[in-house]
Amino acid sequence: MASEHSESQETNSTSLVEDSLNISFEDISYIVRHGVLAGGRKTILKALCGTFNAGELTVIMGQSGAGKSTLMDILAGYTKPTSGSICINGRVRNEKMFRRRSCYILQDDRVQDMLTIQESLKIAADLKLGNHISGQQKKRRVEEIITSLGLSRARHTRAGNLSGGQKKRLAIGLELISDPPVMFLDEPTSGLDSSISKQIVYLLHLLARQGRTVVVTMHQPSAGLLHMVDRLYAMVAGQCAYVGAVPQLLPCLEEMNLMCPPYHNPVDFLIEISSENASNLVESSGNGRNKRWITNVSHETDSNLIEKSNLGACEEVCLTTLPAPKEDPTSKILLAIKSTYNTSFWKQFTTLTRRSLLSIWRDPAFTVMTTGIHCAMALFIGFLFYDIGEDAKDVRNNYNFLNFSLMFLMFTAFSAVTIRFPEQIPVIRREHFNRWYTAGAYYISTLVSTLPTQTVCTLCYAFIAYWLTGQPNEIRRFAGFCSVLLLVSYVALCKGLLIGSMFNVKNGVIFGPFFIMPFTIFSGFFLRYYDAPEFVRWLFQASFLKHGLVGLVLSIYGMDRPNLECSVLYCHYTYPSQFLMDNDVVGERFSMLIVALLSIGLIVSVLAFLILKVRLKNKW
Ligand SMILES: Nc1ncnc2c1ncn2[C@@H]1O[C@H](COP(=O)(O)OP(=O)(O)OP(=O)(O)O)[C@@H](O)[C@H]1O
Repeated sequence: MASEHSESQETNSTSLVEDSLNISFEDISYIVRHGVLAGGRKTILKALCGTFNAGELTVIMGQSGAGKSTLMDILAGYTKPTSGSICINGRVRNEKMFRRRSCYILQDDRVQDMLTIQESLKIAADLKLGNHISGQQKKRRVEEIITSLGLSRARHTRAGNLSGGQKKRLAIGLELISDPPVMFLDEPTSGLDSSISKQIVYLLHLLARQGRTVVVTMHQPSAGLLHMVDRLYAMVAGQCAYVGAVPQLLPCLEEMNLMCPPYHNPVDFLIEISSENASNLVESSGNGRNKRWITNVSHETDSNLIEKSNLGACEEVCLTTLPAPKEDPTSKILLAIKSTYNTSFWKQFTTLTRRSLLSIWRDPAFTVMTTGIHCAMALFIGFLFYDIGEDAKDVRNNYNFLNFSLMFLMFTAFSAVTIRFPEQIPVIRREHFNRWYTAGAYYISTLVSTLPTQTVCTLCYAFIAYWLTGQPNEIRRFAGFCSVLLLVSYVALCKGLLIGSMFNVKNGVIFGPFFIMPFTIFSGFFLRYYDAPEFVRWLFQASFLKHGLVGLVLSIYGMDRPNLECSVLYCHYTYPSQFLMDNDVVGERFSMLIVALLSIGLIVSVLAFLILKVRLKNKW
C-alpha cells in the first residue's frame, strides 16, 4: 500500500481539471404529459431552487418518487426543464461547455465486461484525452487512477468479474480520467453493502475536497455516511424540504416542533415525517432558497474521517493519493476552441473498433458457437439436398435450397444483433452523454466490428453448402452465390441494428419478426410478382430477400448456363432459361441487384443510426 502511495505521489499528475464550478438553479419546474389521450399533465418538479458548491459533497435525498433523479437529469443536462434557469458561477449555463466539464454516472453504470480495469481505463484515456496529451501522459493518468481508487490488485481482472464496489469505482475512474470539475452520480450506493457504500461515499468526499462539485442522489443515506456529506438537499413531492448541513437538520426541524426521537437517524426521521409536513418543510426551506442552515464545509482531516467511517482496514485508504486537480493551460485553450469532443472522429472510430474487436476476441464462445451453427446447418442441408445442383429433375428442389439459404442467413444475422446490441445501450448512453464519442463513431465501429464474424459464418455456410449440393463448378457462379448471401446477411444485420436501436431485448425478440416477415412474403418465393395485387407490388422492390433470391437464381441458372442433364425420362427444366422465365427472372441484371441490396442496406443503416441517436438523447 505504501509503495502504491508513494508511486502515485511521485508521478506528475496529468490532471486536467479546470476551475471550480458552483451550480445554482432558480425556479426549476418540470411538467410531463400524463396520459396522451387524456391530455393531462403531471408536475414532477415545482419551482425548485438551490446552490451546489465546488469542494462539497451534496446529497439529494428523498422518498422514492420525490423527483431526485429528475432533478439530477436536469442539472446534468440530460433533460431540459419546463421552466427555470441554471447558472454556473453566477452566469447562465452554456450547456455544451458544461457537458464537457461535467460527468454523469447513471445508476445503471454498466462497464465493458470483457475488458480488464487497465484496458477499460486505457481506452477511456484514448477517447477522453485529446491528441495533445502524449501516450506517456495517458499511461501515467491511467496509473494514477488505478492506484488512487485502490484498484491495483484487480487491474488485470475483467470488469465482468469485479465486485459491485470495484465496478462502481471503475465507473467513477473512467470518468475521472479527464478530471471533470463537476460530477453527478445517481444512486452510487444502491445495491452495495454498508461497508462498500462507505468506501464509495468516502471516495466522493475526497473528490469533492479536491475542488470538484460532487452531487449524488441517495434514497436514504445511512447514519454511517452522513458525516462525510457536506450538504443535504432533501426533496418531497418535487419540492425542497431541507437544504443545509447535516448537523443543522435537527435544529431546523425542532424550530418547526418536529422532534426527532433520541438515537434515531435524523435523515430517516425527515423521510418519515416529510409527507405529512410537506408544506411546512417547503415553506421553511423557501423551496431551496433558505441558506440559513448551510454552513461552511468542515475540513476534517482524512485520518479523522477514516476513523469515524471505520474504513481503516480496507485497501481503499490509498484513495487519498488521488492527485489534486490542476489546471492545464493547453487543455483550457483547446476547450475554448472546440467545444465538442476531445478526439477526432477517426480516433474515436478506431479506438471503439479496437475495443469491440477485443471484446469479441475475449468472448470466443459466441463466435465459435455461431460459426459452428452455420457449419452444422450447411452440413445438414448439404446432406438433405446432396448433389442436386447439376440435375434438371432437381431444379425445384435446388430453388428451395437457395431460398432456405437466404432465410437461414437472414435470421441468424438478424437475431444475433437484435439480442446483443440492446445490451450495449446503457454503456453507450453513459459514454456518449459524457462526451467520449459521437453516436456516428460508435455506430460505424459496431457495424465494422460485427462484419468479420458475419462474413466468416456466411462464407463457411456458403462454401460447405455449395459444394455438397453439387452446384456448378465455376468460380464466377460461386462468387455470385457468396456475394449475394453476404450482402443479404449484411442487410439483415443492419435490420437487427435497427430493431436493437428501437427496442430492449425482450421487445426486440417479440417485435423483431414483425419487421422481417413481410420481406419474406415479398421475396417472390411464396407470392409471385404478377400474382400480387398491383398496389403492393412496390414492396417486392423494397424486399432485400427478393433481390437476394433473384441474385442467387441468376448466379446458378443465369450467365448463359448450358442445358442441364436429365437423369429421368422427362425434366421440365432442362433449359435453365425456362426456369428463369417461370420465376420472372428474365431481364434482371446481376449488377443492378447488387446495387439494390447495397442501397437497401445503406437506407436501413442510416435509419438505424438516426433511431440510435434519438434514443441516446432520451432516457428510453
Ligand atoms: N416522463 C414521465 N412521465 C410520467 N411520470 C414521470 C415521468 N418521469 C418521472 N415521472 C414521475 O415523477 C416522479 C419522480 O420521478 P424520479 O425518478 O425523479 O423520482 P426519484 O425520487 O428519483 O425516485 P427513486 O428514488 O425511486 O428513483 C415519479 O413519480 C415518476 O413516476
